[in-house]
Amino acid sequence: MLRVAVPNKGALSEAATSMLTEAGYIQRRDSRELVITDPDNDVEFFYLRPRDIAVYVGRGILDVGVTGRDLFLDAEVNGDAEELLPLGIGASNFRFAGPVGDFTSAGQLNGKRIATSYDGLLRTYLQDQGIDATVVRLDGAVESSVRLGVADAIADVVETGNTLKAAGMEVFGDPILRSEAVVIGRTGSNPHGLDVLMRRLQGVLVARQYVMLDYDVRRELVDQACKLTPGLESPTVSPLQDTDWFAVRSMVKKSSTNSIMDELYDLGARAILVSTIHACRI
Ligand SMILES: Nc1ncnc2c1ncn2[C@@H]1O[C@H](COP(=O)(O)OP(=O)(O)OP(=O)(O)O)[C@@H](O)[C@H]1O
Ligand SMILES: O=P(O)(O)OC[C@H]1O[C@H](OP(=O)(O)OP(=O)(O)O)[C@H](O)[C@@H]1O
Ligand SMILES: [Mg+2]
Repeated sequence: MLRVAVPNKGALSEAATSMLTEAGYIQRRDSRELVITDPDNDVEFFYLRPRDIAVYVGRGILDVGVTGRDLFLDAEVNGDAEELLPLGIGASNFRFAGPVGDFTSAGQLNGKRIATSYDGLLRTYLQDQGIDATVVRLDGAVESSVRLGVADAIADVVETGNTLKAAGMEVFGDPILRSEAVVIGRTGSNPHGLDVLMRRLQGVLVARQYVMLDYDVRRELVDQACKLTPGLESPTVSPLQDTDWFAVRSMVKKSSTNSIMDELYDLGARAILVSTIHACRI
C-alpha cells in the first residue's frame, strides 16, 4: 500500500483533505482518526502535524506527504526528500517583519535578534545572505516576541498580514520564501501507486484552473478564434449543419474566461458557453 501523510490540523489540513477527496480517495470523517485505509485505491493515509511530515517522508517511513514548502525546507531533509508537486493551496510568504518604522531592509538585521518558528529555514537564508544575526526559536505567536523583549525583529508566515498589523508590525525586505502546500516524496523512489496519485492530483489542479469553452464561429474565422483558444493540445473543431459555421471546444484558464469570451464575441463567435470540468486526466 502507498503510505501517504496528510496534515491533521492547521492551515493546510482542510484544503489538503478536500483535494484528496476530489482526487477520488477516501478521507477521514472524524478529526480524531489518525490513520485510515482506502482499500480500493491501495492507499493508507496518516494524519500528522505538517511540520513532522517531512521527517517521516525523509526517513522513508512514509512514501509521500502533503506539507508546506516552508515546513519542508525548515526540516532540512531535502537530501532525503524532494518536492514532487505544488498544490496551489495554503499559499503564504515567509517574511521579515518588525515594529513599524524600525527596519527597511534585511541588511539592517546584522547584530540583531530575530524570533521565528522556522529556525532551519531562517539560518540557511541568513547564511546565504551573509547576515550575522541571532536566531531566537519560538513555537508560535512570534509577533509578540518583540514587544516582550526577546527579539528585535521576526521572520514568520504572512498570509493576509492581519496578525502583523494587529501587533503593530510591518514586513520589510524581500520575501524569504514563497510557500504553498506541496507533495513531497523520498528522493529517487517511485513506490507503487505514486504515479496514480500524482496523475489524480494533477487532474484536480487542472480541473480547478480550467473551464471548458464551447462556441460557434463562421468558417472563415475559425483560425483566428482558435488562436484565442488554443487549448492544452488543440481545440476540437466540428462542422455544424449549417456548413458556413463550425463548433469549437477548448479548455481555457478560468482566470481569463471572461476576457476571452469578450474577444470571441467581438470576433463574431456566438453561443459562447462555459462549463465546469469536474475531473480530468491530461
Ligand atoms: N494564515 C496562515 N497561517 C499559518 N500558516 C499558513 C497560513 N497560510 C498558509 N499557511 C501554511 O501552513 C503551514 C503551517 O501550518 P500549521 O498552521 O498547521 O503549522 P503550525 O503553525 O506549525 O501549527 P500550529 O499553528 O497549529 O501550532 C505552513 O506551510 C504555512 O506556510
Ligand atoms: O498574515 P495572517 O493571515 O495574519 O496569517 C499569519 C499568521 O498565522 C500564523 O499563525 P498561527 O495561527 O498558525 O499561530 P502560531 O503563530 O501560533 O503558529 C502565522 O504564524 C502568523 O502569525
Ligand atoms: Mg501556526
